[in-house]
Order: sequence, then C-alpha cells, then structure tokens
Amino acid sequence: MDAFHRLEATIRDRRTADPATSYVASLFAKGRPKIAQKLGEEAVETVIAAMAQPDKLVSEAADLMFHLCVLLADAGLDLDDVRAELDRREGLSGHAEKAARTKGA
Ligand SMILES: N=c1c2ncn([C@@H]3O[C@H](COP(=O)(O)OP(=O)(O)OP(=O)(O)O)[C@@H](O)[C@H]3O)c2ncn1[C@@H]1O[C@H](COP(=O)(O)O)[C@@H](O)[C@H]1O
Repeated sequence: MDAFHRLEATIRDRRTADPATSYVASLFAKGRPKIAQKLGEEAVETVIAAMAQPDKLVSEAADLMFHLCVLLADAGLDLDDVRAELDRREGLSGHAEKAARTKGA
C-alpha cells in the first residue's frame, strides 16, 4: 500500500472521529464548501511556493494533495477514480482528450 492509499484509509477512518481531536473529522463536519475552500487556499499556496519559495513546494503540494483526498472522500470518490481517468486518457494527445470531453459534454 503506498502513502496515498494509507492516507485515504486514514481519512475514511477519521470520518466519524471527534472533530475536536481530528483535523480530518473537523473538515468533514464543516462540509464540502469549507473543504473546497481549503483546497483552493492550498492551491494558491502551492502556486506561490512554486513562484517565490521553491523550497516549500513539496510541503505545499502535500497539503494540496491531502485536501484533495478529503474532498474526493467527501464526494464518495478516491484517487483510484482519478487514476482510472488518467488511464483512460493515456495515449490520447491533450488536444484529442479535450475534443473527446467536449463532444461528450
Ligand atoms: N496529511 C495531513 C495533513 N496535511 C495538512 N494537514 C493540516 O491541514 C491544515 C492546513 O493548514 P492551515 O494553516 O491552512 O489550516 P488551519 O489554520 O489549521 O485550519 P483552518 O482553521 O484554516 O481550517 C493544518 O491544520 C495541517 O495540520 C493535515 N492534517 C492531517 N493529515 C493526515 O491526516 C491524518 C489524520 O489527521 P487527524 O484527522 O488530525 O487525526 C494525519 O495523521 C495525517 O496523515
């Protein structure tokens, strides 16, 4: 099991934990708008690190991925769903992938 699978298992486990002692539980308790807001903040912090503080990029990227995993879990999804979508796109050029997505929309 890799670090992401372990993290996702922990996130599922913390869903019903006490929000006073678990940050993950506190996010679930606040609901999807708050989780999405945190993800957006972490994305901005990742961009800032990339542009101005590259030594912090890995740490900010980890925060970003953690909050993405929480958002996916709140929606009943996980990174395996994202992996499956990336597998589907493999071999398509970016332009072909966009065209297929637009056609399907
Ligand atoms: N990977 C993480 C992780 N990455 C970041 N964070 C938290 O994400 C928050 C982001 O920092 P901010 O300063 O932006 O947020 P904040 O001011 O604390 O929170 P807000 O009041 O803004 O919501 C911090 O509180 C970090 O501790 C994480 N919290 C938990 N995990 C994992 O989740 C597991 C379970 O955590 P608990 O639910 O707390 O037991 C841990 O063992 C870790 O493996």
